[in-house]
Amino acid sequence: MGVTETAKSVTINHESGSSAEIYYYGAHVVSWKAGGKERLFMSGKSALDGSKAIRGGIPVVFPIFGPPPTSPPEYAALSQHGFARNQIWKLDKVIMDRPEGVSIRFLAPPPPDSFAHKYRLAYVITLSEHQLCTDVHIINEDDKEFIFQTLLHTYLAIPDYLKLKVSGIDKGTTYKDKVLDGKMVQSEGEDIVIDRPIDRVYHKVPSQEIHVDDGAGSGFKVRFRGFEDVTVWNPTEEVGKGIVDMEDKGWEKYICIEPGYVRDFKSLAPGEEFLGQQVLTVL
Ligand SMILES: O=P(O)(O)OC[C@H]1O[C@H](O)[C@H](O)[C@@H](O)[C@@H]1O
Repeated sequence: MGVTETAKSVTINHESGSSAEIYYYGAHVVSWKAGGKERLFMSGKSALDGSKAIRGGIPVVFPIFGPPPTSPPEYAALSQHGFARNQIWKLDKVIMDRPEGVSIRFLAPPPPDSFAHKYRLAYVITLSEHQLCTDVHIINEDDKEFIFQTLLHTYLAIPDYLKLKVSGIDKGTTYKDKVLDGKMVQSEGEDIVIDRPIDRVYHKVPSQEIHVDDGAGSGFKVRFRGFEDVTVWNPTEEVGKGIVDMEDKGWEKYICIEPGYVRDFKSLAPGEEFLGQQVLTVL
């Protein structure tokens, strides 16, 4: 059990032997070990010195997802996936350190000067034997409406992408297929397999639960609430070899399941709070 801080990260340990390491840079979960195994993929070519967003683990995406929109201007000026993953967060509190779980809260610094909005962005990470729970809390502290998108860009480690099966997307769920230039498609409720680049944003997934079967007798359950949408991404070699910080054949070792609120902008009235929760369970 316990919480250990170093200059670059905080590590939480549960009595079962599970652990998680979170960098101050991006409040980025770079490692989650459960059942004696690493459960998150990290690219061996990722920058880890704060010069560039980390490739792997769980990037926190906020206040936009994907390329910037054309307006409003302060959003149009942002870079892909927003600035939260490039900010230095601070450890605010150890919430609990008990057999039921070890839980800590990170707080984001204020936004860049060019993004003049007042909000409080907190991130609560809770570890137990087989579970990692990550909660994004956003409070609008301004006296006017605040809009944002947010998502947890989780890179789940898998042994072989060719054996992977992803299920839980209900039939009839609409998704934006980014591989097909953003075409809107209706899901047939079929399993997703990685036989070509997959980059889909499923809108308002009713089940709020995705099942990842790694084809080797194990896998993950990904549950979410507050977050309503989920992106499923694996670039395969076709797209992956063009990603500069992706290790060679890295795409064979992960699937990104990314719960978020991204189909449009979430709007908060002054004082209103948003909670987006992701619960990862090892199967
Ligand atoms: O390279 P990044 O900015 O980390 O983005 C990586 C990926 O994120 C999401 O999954 C998007 O749907 C993809 O289109 C994008 O390529």
